[in-house]
Order: sequence, then structure tokens, then C-alpha cells
Amino acid sequence: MDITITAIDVKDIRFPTSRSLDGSDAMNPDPDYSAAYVILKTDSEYEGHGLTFTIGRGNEICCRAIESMSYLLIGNKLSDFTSDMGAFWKMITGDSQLRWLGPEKGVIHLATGALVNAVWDLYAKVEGKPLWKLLADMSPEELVQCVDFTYITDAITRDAALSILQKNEATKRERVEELLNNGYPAYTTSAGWLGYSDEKIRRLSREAKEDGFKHLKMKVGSDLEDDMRRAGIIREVIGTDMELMMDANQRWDVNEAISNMKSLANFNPYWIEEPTSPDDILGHAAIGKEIRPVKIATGEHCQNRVVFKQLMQAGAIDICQIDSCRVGGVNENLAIMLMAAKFGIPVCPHAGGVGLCEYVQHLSMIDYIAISGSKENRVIEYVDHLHEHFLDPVVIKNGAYVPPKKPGYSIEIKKESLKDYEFPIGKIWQEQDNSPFEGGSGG
Ligand SMILES: C[C@H](O)[C@@H](O)[C@@H](O)[C@H](O)C(=O)O
Ligand SMILES: [Mg+2]
Repeated sequence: MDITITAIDVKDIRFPTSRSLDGSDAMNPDPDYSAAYVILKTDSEYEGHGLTFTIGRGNEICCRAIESMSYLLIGNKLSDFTSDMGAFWKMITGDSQLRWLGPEKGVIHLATGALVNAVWDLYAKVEGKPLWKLLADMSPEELVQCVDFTYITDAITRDAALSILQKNEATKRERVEELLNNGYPAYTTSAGWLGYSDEKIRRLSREAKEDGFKHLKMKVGSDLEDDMRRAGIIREVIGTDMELMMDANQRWDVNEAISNMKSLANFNPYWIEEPTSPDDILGHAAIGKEIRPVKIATGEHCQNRVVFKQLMQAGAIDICQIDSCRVGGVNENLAIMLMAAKFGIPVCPHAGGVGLCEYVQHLSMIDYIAISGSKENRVIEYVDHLHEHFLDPVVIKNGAYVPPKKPGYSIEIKKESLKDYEFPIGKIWQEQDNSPFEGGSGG
């Protein structure tokens, strides 16, 4: 079937999560989880949905960027894109006037992520498959065709990527079966938000353990004494057979990160995430040298495959935290996961936010099936917020993501939620208490 993209709807969707301090960390004390949300309309019954994640104010800027890019899609047939997904990606990031705003970073790249993912959602729906399966059914040649290797050939060539995929081809089916039986392991961040009281942290840590999670992440980076006290509470509840990860959300300078992690090492952290600026490749390398065996994790603010490449080349990261829509969507994440496989670095995606869990499960699954071929030392972040707004929400069983079965990229938000949470006209934002203009969450 061939369909044409006829129009693009963009919506500014915001959830007032700052009221309960869900998602709070040392850098971001009051996030309102938000989505610059896009719907690709077609001349058929199919729609492609996509979003990029922000934490509130400025979400409208992402929406405007998506609108500015939409002319690149409208009027095109889906098959114009799907016949060569790599060329599609080069086209959508290649408009010279729009590219000037990045290139391939910041708001314009967040907008790219939303649009690229919406095209993949549409493609998967038309093919009647969940995205992970659509990718799993591609031959190594088809999968490698989705990747734009511009700027990364010094780390991975098309041929090197192809041989990684070919090596895994014969055993792909076994891993699909294994995934369907056991799912993909998750870790939880739900217990560790910085704004939560000690009682709440204690209760949620206990629940995480009872729910079968083997890894839990806490926030650090506000005050060292406070971080140590909270780490002590969590360790007391989860014991020593669960891994504890720490996330500083870019709060520290390089030397500060080293000295604080020397103190926090007493709690045996598995990794420290975003210890410093996401752009500081040499800084991450320096921190890693001083604090290993604690691992260095980063990626949720890593702007594109080029920075990931350098982090890997410099031996600056031990854990690669891809983000589904910070970079340019599925295609660029395939490039990053292929590089990670080449460098032997486990991919543990950033999730949570709104819709990020729904998205990244598909990416980790294709990583396991076709790229790294392994689940060893790999976990997907899981956060228990806002899933009720999705038509095909994630399912977690025994601390693992259950592979989605419905066609698409699992990112479609329910119509009523799109209406109620649209900023500033939706009913949630019209209620006085939530108004950002009245001393509410938006400040
Ligand atoms: C503001 C957000 O909730 C962040 O704290 C969150 O994305 C976090 O860094 C994470 O790793 O989940
Ligand atoms: Mg983080």
C-alpha cells in the first residue's frame, strides 16, 4: 500500500509533574514532563505519531521547530522515505537553512527526533508490526541502509557495521524467542527522585525490591552529606544484592565529581551518570580514570552520534545511554548502537520522562536481536509515571519490559489526554492551581 503524508499536526502537551516533584533532580528541581507532539496525517486511515521530550517551558519552541521542518515531509509518499531510510534521514537533517540552527543539536535536533520517529511509527503501523519487529525482520543490508555514516566513518564504516549485523543474523530468531519469553531487564528510577521525603524513598525502594527489580537509581549532586544519607537509607533497604546507580545530572565540575564519588563509593554504586557537562568528553575520561571500577554513564543530553563517537574513542564512557528523541530518532540511534557494539560498550537507554519508556524498549530490543546480540550488563531505565496516557503503554513483568505487540512505535497518546493536557488551553492548565502564570508549577 502506498500512502501520502498530507498534513502535520503539532501539539504542545504538558503534564504538571512538578506538583509532586516526580522527575526532580539536582539540576532540574521542578520538571513538568512535556511532549512536543506530532501527528502525520495521511490520505489513508493511518497516522504516524511521534514526540520529543522536554521538561516544560520552551516546549513551544520545539513545536515551532517541528512546524518549520514539516514542509520536508508534507506531500511525500511514505514509500519515498521507506525505500531508503538512510537517504530520508540525510534529507531531513540536510536542509541547509534549518541546519544552521544546529547543526544536528539543540531544538532543531529534538524536532528532528519527533518527526523521524513519527515516520517510523507510520511505517511500522502500515506494515502491521511493532517497530522492534519491523527492524528485526530487516536483512543486515536493509538495516545498515537506515544509517547515515556521515562523520563517523573514522569509528565505524558501513562495511564494519554490516559485518556486525551479519554475524548476528543466523541467531536472530533465537533471541526474538528469548525476548518473547523473558522480556528485557529494567531498572527503576521511581524511588530516587531528589524531591522525595526519606519515608517515600524508603517505601518506594522496598516496593522496587519486592517487584523484582535488580537495579535502582538514585539522584545525587545537591549536597554531599544529603546524598550520603539518602544512599545509606536506600542501601539499608535494598541490601547488597541489588545494584545502586547514581545520577548527578551534570551538577559537578570534573574535580568535584572525582572527590564526591570517592565519598559515595562507600555505597558501592554501579555507575555515576552525567557527573559533569554532557559536552565534556575529556572531563568524562578524567573522571573515569580516577573512579573506576565505578562506571561512567552518559547520553541523555548527548547531542548526536558525533559526540557519542568521541566519548567512545576517548574511553570516556562505560555505559552508553541513548535517548530516543534527543538525537535524530531511530536512524541515529541505530548508528550509535552500532558504534557501541563495535567498541564493546553496553547500551542502557535513558527513559522515563513522558513516552521515553514506550520508545526505548524497541531500541534495546533491536540492539539485543541484531546489533550487540547480548543482554549482559544491559538494563533499560523504567519510571512509573504517565503511562496511563498511552494507547499501548509499556508492560513490566518481574522487573523486565515485555515486548510490545501492537503495530507502531507505542508512542500514541490517547485523544482525551491530548485534549486535556494541551498547553495552555487544556482543562488541566485552565484550572487555577496549575496555571504557570499564577505562581503554579511554571513559575
Ligand atoms: C528531569 C528528568 O526527570 C531527569 O532527572 C531524568 O531524565 C534523569 O536524568 C534520568 O536519568 O531519568
Ligand atoms: Mg539521568
